[in-house]
Amino acid sequence: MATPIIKINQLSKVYRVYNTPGDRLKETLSITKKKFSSDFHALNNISLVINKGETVGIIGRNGSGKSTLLKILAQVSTPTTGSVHIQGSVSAILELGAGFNQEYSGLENIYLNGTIQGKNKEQMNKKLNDILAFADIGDFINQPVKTYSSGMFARLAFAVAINVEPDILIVDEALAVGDMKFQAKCFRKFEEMKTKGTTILFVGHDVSSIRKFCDKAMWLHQGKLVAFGDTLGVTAEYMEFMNSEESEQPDIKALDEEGLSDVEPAEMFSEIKIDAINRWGSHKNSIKSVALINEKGRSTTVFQHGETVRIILKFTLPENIDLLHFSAAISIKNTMGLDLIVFTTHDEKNTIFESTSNEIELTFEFVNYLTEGDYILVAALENRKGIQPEYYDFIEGVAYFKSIATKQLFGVVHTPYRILLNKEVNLTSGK
Ligand SMILES: Nc1ncnc2c1ncn2[C@@H]1O[C@H](COP(=O)(O)OP(=O)(O)OP(=O)(O)O)[C@@H](O)[C@H]1O
Repeated sequence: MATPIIKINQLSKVYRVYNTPGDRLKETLSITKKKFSSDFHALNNISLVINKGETVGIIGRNGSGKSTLLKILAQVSTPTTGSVHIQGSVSAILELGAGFNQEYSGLENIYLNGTIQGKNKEQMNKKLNDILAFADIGDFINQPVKTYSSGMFARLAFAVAINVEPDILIVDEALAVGDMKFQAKCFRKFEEMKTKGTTILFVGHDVSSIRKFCDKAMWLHQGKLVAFGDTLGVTAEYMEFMNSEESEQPDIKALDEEGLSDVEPAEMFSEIKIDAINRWGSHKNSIKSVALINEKGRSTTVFQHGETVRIILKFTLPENIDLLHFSAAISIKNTMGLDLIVFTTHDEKNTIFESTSNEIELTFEFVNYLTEGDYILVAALENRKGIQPEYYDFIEGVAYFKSIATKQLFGVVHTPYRILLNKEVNLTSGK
């Protein structure tokens, strides 16, 4: 059974913002209590529950409120309204250098931080070797921390934070400054702590690390909670938002019982963009629009591996053409321009065009077996009479999409398959 360890209820953090430093003074001195400031909501009515042992990745653009939330959870900042209930000890790595005395040596700071975490000298003595081994900063440990690089700071802060064995570990930006090797070491440690039941919250700067390590993801935008729940779903929505040109405002809906927001499709059909890589043909502009729809019926540009994809193509039948050999086609290319998959009405011996009106809407439905990556959609109206198609309208880059997967898949496509053991091998040793 899930045990709540962090309960956040209608949490808001409001900063008073002044245009000039003088305004602050004017407001303080005003007899009529005139306001010279405006309120800025860094966090706006956030409610959620994090269970014991969960690993939660926090995503959002710069300034979306991630650090503000973590500061409140680490109790170095207070809510303006709402409440936070935490059942357990918290160890946090917030801004680099926070909680460190610049004049003290690294070693002295280890003990200082231990005291802040409620550990006495004896307890810290026992952990010292592990801390020094993890930080791996050699003789610098005896130097004042003001001489440290940001990477060294991160190593020491992380080494202390994980070795005081907190119930909840909060990591803001420390991971972003470390090198690849250090990050890998930290994530290995995360796994170890996770196995022991530690609850971990970290700001993720790349979605793939969140997918790899987190059970849940939290997406903040302009201080509001856009989505909280299953990592894959939330990060997919976030990537889609970040990749979309019209991404000024995500759909912020009330969260359902599972904590996932129900984002409706904004506009199903996108007009053909002028920034298509290429467009040519004898009847250019016959293709009117395209929509990419996922299994839930939502318009999207991110598909999961194994999900059913529907691509809806709207076009006007070109005039005075050879209808018998007319074909509508889509293809999917990788970013190097190689055709990976091609679907055409001609190859399906489809004669639907003989009796239809001039305005046509076709759906191409298939299962996405593409491995993780970026893909280009091509749409074409063509004459297939000769060996080579002749194009009425050909658009390379009619849309762009991503394929994502829950596990690492190799190759370009990963189709369902079976492995059969034809001859049983006896692996036990004989007498
Ligand atoms: N003391 C403060 N006074 C006024 N505004 C503040 C203060 N601290 C933070 N803010 C504002 O609150 C908003 C949220 O800031 P926060 O640092 O939480 O964002 P973030 O998501 O962590 O951003 P980043 O990814 O850049 O670290 C920002 O617009 C920031 O300018």
